[in-house]
Amino acid sequence: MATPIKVGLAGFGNVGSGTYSILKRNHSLITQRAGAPITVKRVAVRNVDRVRKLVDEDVAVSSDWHDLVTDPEINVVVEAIGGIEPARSLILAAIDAGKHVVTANKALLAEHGNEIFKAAEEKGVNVALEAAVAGSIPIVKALREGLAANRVSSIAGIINGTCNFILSTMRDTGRSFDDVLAEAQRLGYAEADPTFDIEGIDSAHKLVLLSSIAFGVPVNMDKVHIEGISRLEAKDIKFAEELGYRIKLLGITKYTDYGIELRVHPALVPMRRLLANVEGAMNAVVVKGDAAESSLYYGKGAGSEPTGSAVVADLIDIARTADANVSERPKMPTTQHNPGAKDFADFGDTVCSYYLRIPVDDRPGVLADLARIIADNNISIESLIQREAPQKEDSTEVILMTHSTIESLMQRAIRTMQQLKSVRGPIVVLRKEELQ
Ligand SMILES: NC(=O)c1ccc[n+]([C@@H]2O[C@H](COP(=O)([O-])OP(=O)(O)OC[C@H]3O[C@@H](n4cnc5c(N)ncnc54)[C@H](O)[C@@H]3O)[C@@H](O)[C@H]2O)c1
Ligand SMILES: N[C@@H](CCO)C(=O)O
Ligand code: NA
Repeated sequence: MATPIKVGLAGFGNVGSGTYSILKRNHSLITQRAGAPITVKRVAVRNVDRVRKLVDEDVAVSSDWHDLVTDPEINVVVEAIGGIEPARSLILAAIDAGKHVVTANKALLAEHGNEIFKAAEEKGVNVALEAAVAGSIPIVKALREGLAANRVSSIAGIINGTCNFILSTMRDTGRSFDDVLAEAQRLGYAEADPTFDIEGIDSAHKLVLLSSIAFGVPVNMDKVHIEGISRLEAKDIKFAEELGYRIKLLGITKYTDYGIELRVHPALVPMRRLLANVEGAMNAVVVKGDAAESSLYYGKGAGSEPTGSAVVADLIDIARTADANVSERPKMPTTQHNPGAKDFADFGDTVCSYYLRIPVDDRPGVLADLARIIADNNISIESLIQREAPQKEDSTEVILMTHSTIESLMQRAIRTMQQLKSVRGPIVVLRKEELQ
């Protein structure tokens, strides 16, 4: 038997309004699929007057989120406010009142997920998070249900629409970083603080949730190596293209012999890979499992209705399973604990191949010095290309691509190269991800 759902909706911005429109437009279809009606009973927002005009008359609108928690008829709270407080207090209060929670708030879950999931488990309610990771793409469902037979070995994804939009629009149009970022903000993709997007923090939030779901480990932001796209130079995007690669901001988690890797950084992806051809604000996630092997999930990771689509899917799941025994419901990330799970890896142990751009003096012996340092660190060179640097006749740039090696060895080699007199400026370091 399905349970009729009365929703208390916190926030009526991009995600809250998208959720509301879908529930209204597809009401009969959703009722049929859920087995019971799902209706919004109350909305809590900052700007009550604006939202009052946007919702039906029978929906109560107030500025106090406590109203959602104290209303005994509300059985699910949708948190679409964002940020840490009061979102955390609202979610914990809703759980305490025995209400299920649906949230799009990856920042909150990545920082406070262990506390929230534990509280929900103790109370026997759900905290559903499909909208928090890769928006419309049902990646949480795919990992928990569709791929439940697998030992997942790696997940690599483009999980920030804003960065992918910036990287592909800059490449295609030559427009400036700031101009394209402003457009992403106008389109509702960017976070309230866009540094979360461009510095890789939003990708890291989603990555720790994916890793937690796939490997049954607690969420732990401290273990993620994070680099964003703000320092990426146009010339590296161009050189990468010439070498047959696209630069994408990737979130990567791997289950390895040396622990669970968690890293977010710009990466060179071979152009022949599907992931290299994911453009604009689209997201895509590649999952490798021992049985299914490689599978790819692609779709809109941001935007009002695409994100609302995931919120409503979670509401439908809750309507179908609210009456079921807790053990019959999908497990929450940290409660599907894998007792044998490895610890998190040290970033220095990561195995990668590299792209280095090294500004050097244009004179004999320089390339030999670089090659010697690389060899002394047991790293093997895949290719070494010298570039013209027309503005300074006595200088040039070397693009050095390596085979797989260990991050700490690479960092040691870079430190040594950086000390050479013939190296004229900072060495640019990017990682390659072959995704085989
Ligand atoms: N925008 C997207 O495409 C997208 C996609 C996935 C996840 N998310 C996440 O969804 C959440 C919401 O994002 P958004 O883009 O809809 O934000 P938004 O700024 O468009 O909307 C926020 C809403 O919350 C309300 N609000 C803020 N503080 C409040 C408070 N104290 N009490 C009551 N209401 C309050 C505001 O009035 C507004 O209606 C964030 O966690 C974000 O990371 C957004
Ligand atoms: N700011 C996020 C929103 C979706 O989580 C993005 O650009 O992908
Ligand atoms: Na999703």
